[in-house]
Amino acid sequence: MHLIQENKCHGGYWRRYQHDSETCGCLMTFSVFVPAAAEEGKCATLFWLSGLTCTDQNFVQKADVESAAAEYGFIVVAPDTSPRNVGLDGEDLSYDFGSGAGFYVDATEAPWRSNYRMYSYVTEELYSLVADNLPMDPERTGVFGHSMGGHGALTIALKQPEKFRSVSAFAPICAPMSCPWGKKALAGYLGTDQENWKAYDSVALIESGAKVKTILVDQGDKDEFLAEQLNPELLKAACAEKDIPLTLNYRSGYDHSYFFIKTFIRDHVQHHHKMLNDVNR
Ligand SMILES: N[C@@H](CCC(=O)N[C@@H](CSC=O)C(=O)NCC(=O)O)C(=O)O
Repeated sequence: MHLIQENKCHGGYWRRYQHDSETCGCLMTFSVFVPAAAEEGKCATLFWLSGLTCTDQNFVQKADVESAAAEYGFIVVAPDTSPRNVGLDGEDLSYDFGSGAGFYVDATEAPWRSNYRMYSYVTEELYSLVADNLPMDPERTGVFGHSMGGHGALTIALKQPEKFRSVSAFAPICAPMSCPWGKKALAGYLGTDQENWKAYDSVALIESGAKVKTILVDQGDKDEFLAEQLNPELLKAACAEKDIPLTLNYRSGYDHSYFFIKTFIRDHVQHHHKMLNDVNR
């Protein structure tokens, strides 16, 4: 991996890297915050997954995660949201499919399946790259995200709870099988057989028995996408049915933006700190 930018921040560093990704078959860019605590030993690590239209930079520039990450000694990894410039017909046509909209799935449909493999990219290739090159404690790794990235965080934690031991989300797409964004993406990447969609739908995963210790979700009640796309009540019902502790905070007056995220990001870092350092976990 090749360092392309470095900025000191809150005693640590934001570093931006590029690497040739075998999984995505293209040059991928990611950012990572390395706290000063990394000079002393291995650090707990959080993977942040961003939403539609984002690169790694939306989170870096807008979320204000650094002061909490520095205080609690977290490495924070922020990948891009899709492969880029892979030359597929239609990859740049819409904001909710193709580039900037990888949905954290491994596509099975042509032509997307050759590159659009963001599930494996995040959970295997990027995870290993960070583990091999930074002082990451693999026993203390969590995942969080926003909107499409909130969906990614929930599904990744539900599918790999031993590898990603804590999870939280801001305004996640809780049930992609039941909303327009999700239906378009899952049909495009996985084909029309909805049985295959269940592997990437938090509610379906929970209904079929997937477990995590606990889930934190923050959701603005003035979120412009709440009514049509997000379905937190379906997540709440599934968690209640399967006895998964869910803290679902409706935040009065907040929308879908990074102004909402930056307001509550410290709560999420504290949640992960508590979960990853709980000796009874
Ligand atoms: N039509 C809008 C939709 C894009 C948008 O709101 N993206 C959100 C995530 S939505 C779900 O994944 C986002 O994080 N945007 C980036 C930001 O910095 O706010 C549009 O194209 O603007």
